[in-house]
Amino acid sequence: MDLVLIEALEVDTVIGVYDWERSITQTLRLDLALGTDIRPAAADDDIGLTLNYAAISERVNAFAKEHDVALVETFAERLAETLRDEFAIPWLRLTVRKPGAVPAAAAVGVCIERGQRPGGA
Ligand SMILES: Nc1nc2c(c(=O)[nH]1)N=C([C@H](O)[C@@H](O)CO)CN2
Repeated sequence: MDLVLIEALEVDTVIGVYDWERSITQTLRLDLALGTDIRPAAADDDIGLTLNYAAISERVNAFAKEHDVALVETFAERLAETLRDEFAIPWLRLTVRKPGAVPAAAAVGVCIERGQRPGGA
């Protein structure tokens, strides 16, 4: 399986479990690894035959603006479902980091993998 990558994508959203977090936007930093077979796109040099990382990044940004949840877990799960549905992504790994949430840590967050890896494994 090949991967299309989007790394350290920063998006602004309303997120958090505490009252003071409900009235501000915070920045999340996302890493996405999107499973696909890049050979058809490479053979024809055709953007229409692969996962367009620019289009997917725009969709992630729009998703963040549209949603308002408490947990990074919820954000990750709903975003993964949306992307897999809209872009027909068979498998993905999504890491959502919330920098600054724990001052002593560089970032905290979650990492999920969803779907079936093409070709097994
Ligand atoms: N597992 C999680 N733990 C915590 C979360 C979360 O989304 N998932 N969120 C918070 C607060 O919103 C925190 O980020 C505010 O600084 C605490 N723990």
